[in-house]
Amino acid sequence: MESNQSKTAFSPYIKFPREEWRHLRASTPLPLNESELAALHGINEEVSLTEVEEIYLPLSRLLNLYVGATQNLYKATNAFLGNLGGKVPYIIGIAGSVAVGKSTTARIIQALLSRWPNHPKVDLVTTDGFLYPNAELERRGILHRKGFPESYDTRQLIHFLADVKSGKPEVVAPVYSHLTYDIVPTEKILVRQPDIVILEGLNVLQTVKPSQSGKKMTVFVSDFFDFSIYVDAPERFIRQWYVDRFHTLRETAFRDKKSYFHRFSSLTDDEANQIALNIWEDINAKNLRENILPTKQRAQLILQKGDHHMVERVELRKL
Ligand SMILES: Nc1ncnc2c1ncn2[C@@H]1O[C@H](COP(=O)(O)OP(=O)(O)OP(=O)(O)O)[C@@H](O)[C@H]1O
Ligand SMILES: CC(C)(CO)[C@@H](O)C(=O)NCCC(=O)O
Repeated sequence: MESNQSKTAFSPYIKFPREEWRHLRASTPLPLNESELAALHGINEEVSLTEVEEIYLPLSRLLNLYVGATQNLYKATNAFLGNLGGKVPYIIGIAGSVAVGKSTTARIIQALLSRWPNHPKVDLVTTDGFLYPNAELERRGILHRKGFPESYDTRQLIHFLADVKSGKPEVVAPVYSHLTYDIVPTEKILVRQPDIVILEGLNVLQTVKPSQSGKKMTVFVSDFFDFSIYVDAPERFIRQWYVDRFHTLRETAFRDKKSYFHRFSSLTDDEANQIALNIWEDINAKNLRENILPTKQRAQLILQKGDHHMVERVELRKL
């Protein structure tokens, strides 16, 4: 009785098992060939063409309809006001744990959305760039808390989004390097009135004020989103993906003398395994449980992954 009741309990989401979701692609043509897809591959695993066809194409069709509807709404407002305001990008937020596949998801969606004629220019920004530089994190004694809410300059992120949403011709975003493990002061991303901006990061659906100033935050990052996605998977899979990626990086990027983790390139497999598991447990899993997972229900769409990054279920918020 108990379990039946919880199954029928109210949920703000419509839940689509993979089998149902894949039919929602309707007649959307497959716009990527194998070589274009190769450019999207993550660091150590391959995104399958089936996954793109069955999961990400229906998603791009849905997003295309939503973006089109919003563009029409702007046209209606402009017609009413009798003037043509500046171009205002549609903003999509993508949230989820470290190593769950946010940036891979973001890059697939970017590639698919940029093939639609009414929104060809799609920019991708990651909130990594809004982390405080290592020197500042050290000054605050929180270098071991990278990725936690207090490690981001949320005020700067909100200013960035406000500028993008106000239609400024050029807005600058800072850049983070996973190689040097720090902000790169000499690099910038320029956002020049694209049709869509995808903002990807652990913290994009968070609402808690990270500073110690005691002042309540009244504007949240997600206030600027037109749509939001949470990428989820059971923690045991995400941990494995984190460890797998750590091993791959050890054989590739960590070999570079400029890499912050260069010292890890000479470890044995077992030692590397242990270090990756320790970092996962002490930092990333804690952050997932305390600060990221609690934001899941704020997303408009949830991609629920299983083993091998296969999306098993898609949940869409009823409007
Ligand atoms: N759809 C997918 N199919 C196969 N492998 C994937 C997929 N998405 C991600 N991966 C792999 O999972 C790992 C993590 O992916 P990714 O770097 O995109 O995660 P992330 O959430 O952006 O991580 P971080 O927050 O640390 O930047 C990578 O090794 C990537 O190759
Ligand atoms: C930069 C973040 C916070 C998010 O991408 C993450 O990749 C990170 O560096 N976390 C800190 C612990 C670690 O090195 O995995």
